[in-house]
Amino acid sequence: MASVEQIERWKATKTIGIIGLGDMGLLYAMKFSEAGWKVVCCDKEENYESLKAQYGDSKFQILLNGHLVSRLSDYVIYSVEAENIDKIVSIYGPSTKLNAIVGGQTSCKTPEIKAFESHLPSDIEIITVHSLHGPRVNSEGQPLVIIEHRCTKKESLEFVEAVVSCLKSKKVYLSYEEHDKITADTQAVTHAAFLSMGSAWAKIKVYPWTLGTDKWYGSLENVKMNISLRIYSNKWHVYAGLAITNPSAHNQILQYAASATELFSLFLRHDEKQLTERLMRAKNFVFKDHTGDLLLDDKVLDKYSLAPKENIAEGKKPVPNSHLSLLAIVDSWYQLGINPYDHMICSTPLFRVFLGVSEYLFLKPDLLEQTIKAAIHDESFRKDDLEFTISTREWSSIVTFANFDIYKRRFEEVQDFFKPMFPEANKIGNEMLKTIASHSH
Ligand SMILES: NC(=O)C1=CN([C@@H]2O[C@H](COP(=O)(O)OP(=O)(O)OC[C@H]3O[C@@H](n4cnc5c(N)ncnc54)[C@H](OP(=O)(O)O)[C@@H]3O)[C@@H](O)[C@H]2O)C=CC1
Ligand SMILES: O=C(O)C(=O)Cc1ccc(O)cc1
Repeated sequence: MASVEQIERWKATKTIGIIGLGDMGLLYAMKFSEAGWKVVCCDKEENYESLKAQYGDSKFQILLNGHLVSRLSDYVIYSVEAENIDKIVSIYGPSTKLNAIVGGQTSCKTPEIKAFESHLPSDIEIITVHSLHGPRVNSEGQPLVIIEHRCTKKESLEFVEAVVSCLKSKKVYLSYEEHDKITADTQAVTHAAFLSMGSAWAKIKVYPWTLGTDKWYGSLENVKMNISLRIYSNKWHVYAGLAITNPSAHNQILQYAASATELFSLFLRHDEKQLTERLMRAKNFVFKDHTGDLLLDDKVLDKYSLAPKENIAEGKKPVPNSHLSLLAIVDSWYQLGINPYDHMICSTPLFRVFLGVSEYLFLKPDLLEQTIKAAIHDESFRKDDLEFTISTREWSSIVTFANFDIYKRRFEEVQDFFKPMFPEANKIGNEMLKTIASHSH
């Protein structure tokens, strides 16, 4: 670790560059400049005037383009769409200052590292990062992956660590291959599940929070709705990029769709015995070492409902849900031999919530048994489960065929459907995530 004096010398002499002043680039620019670093940034040239007008009074400086940022900066961070990383690095990479360090914020590191290796001069060190949280989450205590890929000087890593220390995140050191394998297991499949819930509701044109106390009511349902709407209120390219550009993610998403389909066909066949045996095998594999408290306490989640107040009836029990989306994730972890707890050090808030609700469903006494009974004998959720199953397969095909255009179209159709609810959902979702974080162990 660098000494305080050394860090002060760096702050007086070094420049940090950020290419791509979107949500994450802006977060870093603000944090680093507030911490006393000299920060220069750019977005696309056509955004220069408006950004200058908007951030003229900030502590960071806006420059015209990535050439100017690269020429000046001792550490450059590319914070751009994953789909375009190769093209953008090919344009600005050759302008990188002699002996500088370069990294990126894209969510999948294989294409980013390939772009750096292809287009950066050989004197450039490569140390890349990934903050495992969205731009509106407090970075303190969240995992920050640091990948020291091409690094000849000990000082380079110390310098990057000094720069990012103001985020107060938990540093996790990985290779880029390890990073991509873990984020495929965690992020990509979590998003596939919540994207599928949202697109199923949009297909059948139902705002689930409006159905009163009969269906989609209670703590687990609040989590499903809040997280699904949170994802759809974000930018499509973040989710498209991290799933499509990560080859390991394709298989995980495919397995999730296969698990949903196979479990759903057991529901249709009313095969309680096979369904129970299959889920018990999955439960024993995923939760066998579980001891102590659950990650989530459902009581604290009850109040995070999107339903209008008059629809909320204290103590009233809704029809039990078959929770296909949660059964399918535990089944797919089992089928793929993934222990989700191994990935906790490198997890996003949404993954921890997804694991929390799945764990709750499988470990809360009697809940799994009640859910299996509902899945086999109660038809109330058949139509929803059918649409959900179709949606998992649609998302899986789009990702497998690496089709960014169709991804965008599908995502934005659902986004339009839920748009009126985003302000409310984000407010409630933020509060819910804060509560979950403070109750998590
Ligand atoms: N949002 C999140 O929750 C997280 C995102 N990430 C990753 O971080 C990266 C950035 O994401 P995020 O900030 O959310 O996305 P944004 O779309 O908000 O930011 C990307 C920015 O890069 C700009 N850009 C595109 N091309 C260029 C160029 N040639 N020169 C300069 N700027 C350019 C874009 O402009 P324009 O919009 O005009 O195209 C946009 O403003 C992505 O790779 C994402 O996967 C990582 C962690 C969390
Ligand atoms: O928590 C999540 O999974 C999010 O949706 C936010 C997010 C999106 C992309 C990343 O690379 C990291 C975090």
